Amino acid sequence: MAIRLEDVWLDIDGRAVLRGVTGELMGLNILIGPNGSGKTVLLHAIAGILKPKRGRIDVEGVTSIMFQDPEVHFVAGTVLENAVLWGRDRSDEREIKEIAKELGIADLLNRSPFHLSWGQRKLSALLCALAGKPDVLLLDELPEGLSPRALKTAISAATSTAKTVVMTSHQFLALGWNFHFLADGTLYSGEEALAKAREYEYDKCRCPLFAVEER
Ligand SMILES: Nc1ncnc2c1ncn2[C@@H]1O[C@H](COP(=O)(O)OP(=O)(O)OP(=O)(O)O)[C@@H](O)[C@H]1O
Repeated sequence: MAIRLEDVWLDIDGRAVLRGVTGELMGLNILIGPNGSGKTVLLHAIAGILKPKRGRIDVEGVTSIMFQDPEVHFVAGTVLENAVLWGRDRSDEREIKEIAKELGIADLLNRSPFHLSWGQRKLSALLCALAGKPDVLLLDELPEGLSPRALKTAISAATSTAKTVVMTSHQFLALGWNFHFLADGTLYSGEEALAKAREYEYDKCRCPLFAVEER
């Protein structure tokens, strides 16, 4: 399962945010880039929420997105009721309860998502995204506000469900993930992405990816 991006151009309010984004995303992917560079816009384009004015996006398989703001996932009622809505015909209540257990939030299922802490809301939003049993999972700033243990559990649940994961983050620069950098409307991957990350001082953050340089 993969995402193919071919010369993708996308304007927001007349401003060119994506300017010829080209690349392939497979397996586990981290998408990094300065504030306002268009990471969320790119995820929304991959999810089909925003339409590029030019170029082509091909996504293989069922796609789910976890929005940066968890509240976008919730309408009313309980966490379970919201997750069932997102699961549609792809998962039933029993399966959703299993995923909640895996995420460590089984005890939140009968509560209102609007009465939860920020981290609990994020995990509940992830539950909604996972309820769709996606092949391709787009995670907008999953790590933000999660404790290390909750993040580990969340990533384990995400990667055991979806074959392709794309996660935006400013902090989570783990080894073993494909690394992509978005700046000036352009997507950089691999070594080029690492060079860009250094240019934008991501090597100043304490993260495994740059650990060798810190020693
Ligand atoms: N609904 C909107 N209306 C107008 N402009 C928008 C809207 N959403 C995003 N933009 C603009 O599009 C550009 C890209 O925004 P985006 O949210 O994709 O950035 P980002 O890389 O995800 O940033 P951050 O790291 O701060 O979350 C920004 O200049 C932003 O102001």
